[in-house]
Amino acid sequence: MILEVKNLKKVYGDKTVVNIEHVQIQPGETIGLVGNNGAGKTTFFRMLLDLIRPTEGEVLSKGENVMQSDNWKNYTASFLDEGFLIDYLTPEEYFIFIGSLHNLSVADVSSYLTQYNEFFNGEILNSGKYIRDFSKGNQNKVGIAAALMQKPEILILDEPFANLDPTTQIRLKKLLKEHPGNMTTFISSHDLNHVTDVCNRIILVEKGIVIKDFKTDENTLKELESYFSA
Ligand SMILES: Nc1ncnc2c1ncn2[C@@H]1O[C@H](COP(=O)(O)OP(=O)(O)OP(=O)(O)O)[C@@H](O)[C@H]1O
Repeated sequence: MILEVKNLKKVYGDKTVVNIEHVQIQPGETIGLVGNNGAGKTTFFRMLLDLIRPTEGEVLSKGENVMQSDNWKNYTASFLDEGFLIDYLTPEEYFIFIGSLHNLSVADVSSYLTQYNEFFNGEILNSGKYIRDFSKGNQNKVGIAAALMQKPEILILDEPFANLDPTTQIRLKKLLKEHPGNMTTFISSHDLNHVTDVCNRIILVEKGIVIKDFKTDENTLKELESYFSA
């Protein structure tokens, strides 16, 4: 087991926005987190990454509480929103900076980035622009590629398909499906099609509570569509 969530709660005022009793994640699982607006997906991810403090409970990464250990930061990469980027850098400068935190040389980063030519679609590299001047979709591409560059054991992406054009969405699915088998991936998405295509396990949350947690099969998309059409 690589991740374990125990009795995790986040309460704002009189509202419990996350209330997850027990979830165990095995290495290599690709988990799709689905749920309507306000279901608590982002809040859950923020607690996985020790960005906000749970009101109760704990997140254990390889058995260690993420609030009490820094080890998980060596093997966990994430992109939740543009707040993870550095606006005044060019994408190249940002990739080099993130690479330097993971002992990648400038040459390592450059050779890594050549794999992403298709995903970047000619819009990211060598533009001379700062990250702040890119569209939201292109900023997302920078953040996602920087997270993947770390070759993490755990990857956490919040709505990675949002703001991407259809071609890039398909290219991102390919990248996520091609990932090394030992990577554990968490993706939140409102796109039921993409999430069932990429993920082998779906966790459906509503008002912070896990309503369903199941392995994907050929019926999953239909089941989710019927759940959400109710
Ligand atoms: N700092 C905060 N203070 C008060 N309430 C908050 C705070 N952050 C989130 N919430 C509330 O917690 C609930 C869950 O929000 P969250 O962003 O986690 O949902 P989500 O599932 O990611 O939604 P979406 O699909 O719209 O991104 C919402 O009702 C939100 O208004």
